Order: sequence, then structure tokens, then C-alpha cells
Amino acid sequence: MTKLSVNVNKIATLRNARGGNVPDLLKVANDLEGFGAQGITIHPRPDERHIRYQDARDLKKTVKTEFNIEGNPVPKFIALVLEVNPEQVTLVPDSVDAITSNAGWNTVKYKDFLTDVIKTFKDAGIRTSIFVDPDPKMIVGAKAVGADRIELYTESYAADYEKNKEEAIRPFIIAAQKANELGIGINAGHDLSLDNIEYFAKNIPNLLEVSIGHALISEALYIGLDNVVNMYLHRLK
Ligand SMILES: CC(=O)[C@@H](O)[C@H](O)COP(=O)(O)O
Ligand SMILES: NCC(=O)COP(=O)(O)O
Repeated sequence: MTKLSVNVNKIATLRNARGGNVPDLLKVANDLEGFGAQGITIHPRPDERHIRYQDARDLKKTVKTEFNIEGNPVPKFIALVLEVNPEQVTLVPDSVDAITSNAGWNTVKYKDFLTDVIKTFKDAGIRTSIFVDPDPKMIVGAKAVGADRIELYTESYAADYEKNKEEAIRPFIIAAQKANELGIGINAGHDLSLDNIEYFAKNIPNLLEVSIGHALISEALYIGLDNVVNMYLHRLK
């Protein structure tokens, strides 16, 4: 079964719009777990425009499922993750001014850097995952730097799903086969939604976890967080 980790960045975005504590991020995360989410994901960005570094510290005390922190491993991020000690860290190569994540790591070019960073986190007992495009070379590179898992960057799948879902998923199936062959775990995320998740999960062998935020919170505006979590869980069965 594939685990659902809910990315709560958008809850923090809404909270920050007024400067107070509505909605209450910790309560929402706790409720999501109560509704069945099997993990909570955050992606603190250097400008703290949604998740603040303090949110990571606070969530660590309350999250009872798997806590996953994503981000670019700049020194400030590495220090935060080591301090908070989540179950999983996901390395994402986003630039400071990126609106959202827009590429996977080049695990070949950044081999030495990634090997060091992965070792730092693994020595602290934190499971490591590397955000990658569905390119077998990058998956071989992720294995070579010692990552426990890859997170497949699913933006292209989501963008092309309506046009031609068989074509859209093809590179992801090939990538997953490579990951399975190498014995590296598979996570996935970015722009996954109630529309496209079921086909993805059914076609990707050994998909361990998906992290979903933007679409899930948007869908919840119409059907509520409880319903939306359960609809994802049903599609991931
Ligand atoms: C790695 C990934 O795809 C997500 O973490 C995504 O980047 C969410 O970040 P934002 O909420 O800042 O768009
Ligand atoms: N790792 C992907 C994630 O956490 C959520 O991405 P999105 O669903 O907000 O696009």
C-alpha cells in the first residue's frame, strides 16, 4: 500500500496571509492524521513564505505519523533538519526565488555534494530521499550517493495526464523499474491530484509514499479535509 503524506505548506500560506494563527497549522496537521493521513510533509523555503522554521520545530512535537521535511540542503536547512530529526528528509534542488519546485537533482553532477549531505543525515538516523526527474541515469546517481529513496518529480505526468495518460506515465514506469532493480525506495510528488493519483499508483510498482499538498488542499475547499483524505486513501489502496 502507498502511504499518503499531506503537504501542509498551503495551510501555512493561508495562516500567514493575516499574520495570526488561523488556520492553526498544528491542529490541521493533527486533524489530517486523525482523518487517516499517514504522514505530514513540509517544505520550508529560505524566505519562510509559508512554512516557518519554527513550524518545523513545533510540528515535530505533535506529528504522530511520519514527518517529512523537504528542501534545498543549504547550511540553514541542514541545521534545521538535524535539530528537528524528522523520520525523512527529501532533498530538492530549488532555487531561492522559485515559485515552486521545478526540477529534480542532477545526481551525477552533484555526486560529491549529495554524498556528503546524505551521509550527514543518515548518520543522524534520518531516512533520505532525493527529488529526481524520471530519468534512469539520475536514479542510478541517487543510489550511488547513498540515498534510501527517490522522490519522482511528477509535474510532467500531471501536466500531460489529460492529453494522454499512457504516454505521460511511460517515463515514470521505466524510472520505477530502474529504482526497483537497484533496490532504492520510491516516493513521488508534485501536482498529484484526485484526478490523476489512482492511475499513477496502479502503474508504479512498489510506490511507497506520495506527498500531496496543492491539489489536496484545493479539493478540500469543496469537499472538506476529512473527505478528501479518505478519497486519496481509497485511490491509493
Ligand atoms: C518537492 C515538491 O514538489 C513540493 O514540496 C513542492 O515543491 C511544494 O512546495 P510549494 O508549496 O512551495 O510549492
Ligand atoms: N513532494 C511533493 C509535495 O510535497 C507536494 O507537492 P504539491 O502537491 O503541492 O505539488
